Amino acid sequence: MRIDVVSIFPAIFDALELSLLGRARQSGLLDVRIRDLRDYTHDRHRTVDDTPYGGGAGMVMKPEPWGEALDDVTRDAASRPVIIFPSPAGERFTQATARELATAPHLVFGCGRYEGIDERVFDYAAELGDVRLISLGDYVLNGGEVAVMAMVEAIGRLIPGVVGNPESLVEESHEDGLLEYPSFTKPAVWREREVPPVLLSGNHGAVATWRREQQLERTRQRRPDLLAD
Ligand SMILES: N#Cc1c(-c2ccc3ccn(Cc4ccccn4)c3c2)n[nH]c1N
Repeated sequence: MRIDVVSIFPAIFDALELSLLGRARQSGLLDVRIRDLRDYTHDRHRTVDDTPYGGGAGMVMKPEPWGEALDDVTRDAASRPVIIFPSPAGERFTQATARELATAPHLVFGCGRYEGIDERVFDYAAELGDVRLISLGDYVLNGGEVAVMAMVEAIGRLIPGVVGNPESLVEESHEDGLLEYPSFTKPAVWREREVPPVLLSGNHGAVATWRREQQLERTRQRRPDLLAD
């Protein structure tokens, strides 16, 4: 998979050189390219924002640099990319979204800042790829970069070969629509707190039943909305 990211804070994505995703990049499983939106400006101050038409507080990101940046990252695309703009006004990012996007050969992420990007950019981007406005959750961030970091990690770890043991992806929260069961490791007693005896019993059937019960109880308590359907 190829991933292009356009941002005015490219250094934020240095973290993608580390850990799992860093190894996936080195092995060629992921081709991640980060671009500075200011490289697509032509004035002395490398301006990317301006005042909003119609008035209002804050600034809006100018369309011209975005048009040139999107042209550049899609110019040599081997296939029609999915172009994702994080947005508080977007569809909710879920594990199902991550699974869907993990099958795309090419993702482009456009990180907005200020009060957002000129709306005409999304319309133009639709000429270059399949546009998706996606929200990380119902709270307001200062820009799209943190959301892209989360999305790239959630998507990247689902790509075959990125995570060492693919079985570890199966029993995770949200994979089966429920929250994950509690985990324990040695020592068997820690600060007078014991590991649930069933986990030490060697009875795999009883362990599986206990874990499923824990998943259901946790989901009922913490995320009843996941059981609503
Ligand atoms: N994904 C996601 C997001 C964002 C997000 C994403 C992109 C931008 C670009 C600018 N801002 C600041 C801003 C503040 C106020 C109104 C509009 N925009 C962003 C915020 N906030 N919360 C999420 N779950």
